[in-house]
Amino acid sequence: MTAYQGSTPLILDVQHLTKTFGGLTAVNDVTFGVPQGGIISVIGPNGAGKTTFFNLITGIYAPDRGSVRLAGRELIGLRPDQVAAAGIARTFQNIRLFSSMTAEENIMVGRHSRLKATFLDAVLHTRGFHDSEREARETARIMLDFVGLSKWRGELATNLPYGDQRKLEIARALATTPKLILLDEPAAGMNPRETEDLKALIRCIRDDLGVTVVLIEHDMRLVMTLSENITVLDYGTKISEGLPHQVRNDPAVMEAYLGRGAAAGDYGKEAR
Ligand SMILES: Nc1ncnc2c1ncn2[C@@H]1O[C@H](COP(=O)(O)OP(=O)(O)OP(=O)(O)O)[C@@H](O)[C@H]1O
Repeated sequence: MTAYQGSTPLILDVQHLTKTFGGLTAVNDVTFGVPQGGIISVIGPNGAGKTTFFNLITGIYAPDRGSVRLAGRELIGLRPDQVAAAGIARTFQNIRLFSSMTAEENIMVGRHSRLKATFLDAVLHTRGFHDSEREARETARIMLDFVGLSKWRGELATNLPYGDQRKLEIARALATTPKLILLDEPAAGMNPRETEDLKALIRCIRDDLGVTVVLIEHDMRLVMTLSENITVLDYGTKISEGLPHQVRNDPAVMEAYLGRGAAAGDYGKEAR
């Protein structure tokens, strides 16, 4: 059964998620709900456990304890490809494109992961293979258009400007037709103009494609102006959760950031 937050069903329902590495508890008993159609941020100082949290949701790590349900379906125990097939796509903190492939081919790889043609179809060049090839190319065209990268279609991914490479990763993730997309620091390394573009794109992902968005982000200006709800992790534990203005004014959040050198600077400058 799908859980509810207020009157909106939760598309993602995480309960008591815990992961330890040796003596370190990277994620500590975190409960977290994402309403269908929301734009939600997970923030926290460096090393707070944010990426580990995404890795647990997407099946890269197995938790010590806890559950992760997508639209009511338990995901713990599934492999990353099975989690993707269930409807969760993600991007990574460090860009992971195939640099020797074109922008279009990078998206086609994402799409092929959802299509039915088998390895044998590909080797034998069967009708199924040609159909899926055509479908993947068409999806790539639509996705490139959606993220505003049509002009880079035949260009090697490595030749795209940095901000556009990040957008291409998002397009590739969207080509799997997810219910939910997890973006790990999508604005990292972007200039202010690129970040504004990204903000508009994230809104379109939710409004036009109906895909729920969860992002990890250090750019507080982006987080505070884009998110409908924010969860704050510190040393693996959820220390705050709420609307942007509630989180911004939460003494526990300020203390967590002020206790951590560089990240405190980020928060102090941008969050107010
Ligand atoms: N595979 C691993 N083995 C051991 N320790 C790990 C592993 N992955 C993460 N950790 C540790 O878990 C803690 C949380 O790391 P994580 O990368 O999840 O934090 P983060 O909030 O994403 O940080 P940042 O904002 O710097 O990316 C850190 O102390 C990190 O060193």
